[in-house]
Amino acid sequence: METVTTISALRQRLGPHRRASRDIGFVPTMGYLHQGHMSLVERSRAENDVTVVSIFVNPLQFGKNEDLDRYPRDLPRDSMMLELAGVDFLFAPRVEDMYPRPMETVVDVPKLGSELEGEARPGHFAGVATVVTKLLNIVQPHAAYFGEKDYQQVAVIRRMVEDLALPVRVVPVPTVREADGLACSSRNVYLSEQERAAAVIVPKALEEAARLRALGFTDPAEMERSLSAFIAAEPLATPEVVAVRHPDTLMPLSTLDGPFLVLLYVRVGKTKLLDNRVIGNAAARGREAA
Ligand SMILES: Nc1ncnc2c1ncn2[C@@H]1O[C@H](COP(=O)(O)OP(=O)(O)OP(=O)(O)O)[C@@H](O)[C@H]1O
Ligand SMILES: CC(C)(CO)[C@@H](O)C(=O)[O-]
Ligand code: BAL
Repeated sequence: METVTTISALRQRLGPHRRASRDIGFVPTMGYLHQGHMSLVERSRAENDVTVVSIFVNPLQFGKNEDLDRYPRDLPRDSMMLELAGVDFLFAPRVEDMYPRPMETVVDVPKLGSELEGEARPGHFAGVATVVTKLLNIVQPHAAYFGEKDYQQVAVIRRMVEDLALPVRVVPVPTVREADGLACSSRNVYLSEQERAAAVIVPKALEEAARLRALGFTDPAEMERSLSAFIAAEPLATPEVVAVRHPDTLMPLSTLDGPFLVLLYVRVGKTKLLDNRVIGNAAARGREAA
């Protein structure tokens, strides 16, 4: 594996692969890697000749009072994991490599990006869309891999790629979970032992949604109220977003008689955890990874 830190060096190193018509797969990350990230890497390696992984904690997508400064980082460990996994290139730019001047240009998907997690984190999805556009322009991959744990992020990126006719295939990858069901996430490291035990309320609430639907719940507002109460019964957990939406458009639904998305953004202590599940759709249920 070769580690590259500048845009020009990466372009130069990828040139021969592009000229040889090799398929390039790209996995953008913010590092502090876990099994979720590694499943994106495995998928990219299975589908492409060359895999590029980026590690960049993007300041544009963090609000003023968020955790940019304390976001977990461990480049030597990440680098070893990627090397062992057979990754070809690690792109690990510094902030000044990515943004030599303050960015004037913004890519925004304002409607999709301003609700749900976007309402709780104003400006977040514009920061994501802007950096992902820039990374896609730098790497110019055939396919880019994103985790379904960040469901709204996938929706925003798909829409952006469609609207701007970006020449890349967006591949969503199922959520990888810990043994007790908690979705793997770099921010899980913030949780104290007590909070880690409490965090299981998040995947349990997704199970509860499936149970309530099987019991005959079809009113979205009633489902949201019940799930909020279910989560709030855990003293260390505060539900920030509990939303039942259309799985493709993310629009509110009038009834739950077809497939629906349950999207959760839950604070446990000071840590915000994201999770989701599509219910009522055999194909989507089958997509959940172990
Ligand atoms: N559990 C998971 N399963 C599959 N993909 C995941 C998982 N967690 C993260 N990803 C994906 O990995 C990519 C990089 O994500 P990122 O580096 O932000 O990790 P993260 O664990 O989501 O971090 P955070 O705790 O900051 O949300 C994203 O496409 C994200 O959706
Ligand atoms: C896609 C991404 C790498 C952009 O910074 C980030 O939002 C993430 O890690 O999900
Ligand atoms: N996993 C999405 C990146 C973020 O929370 O900023």
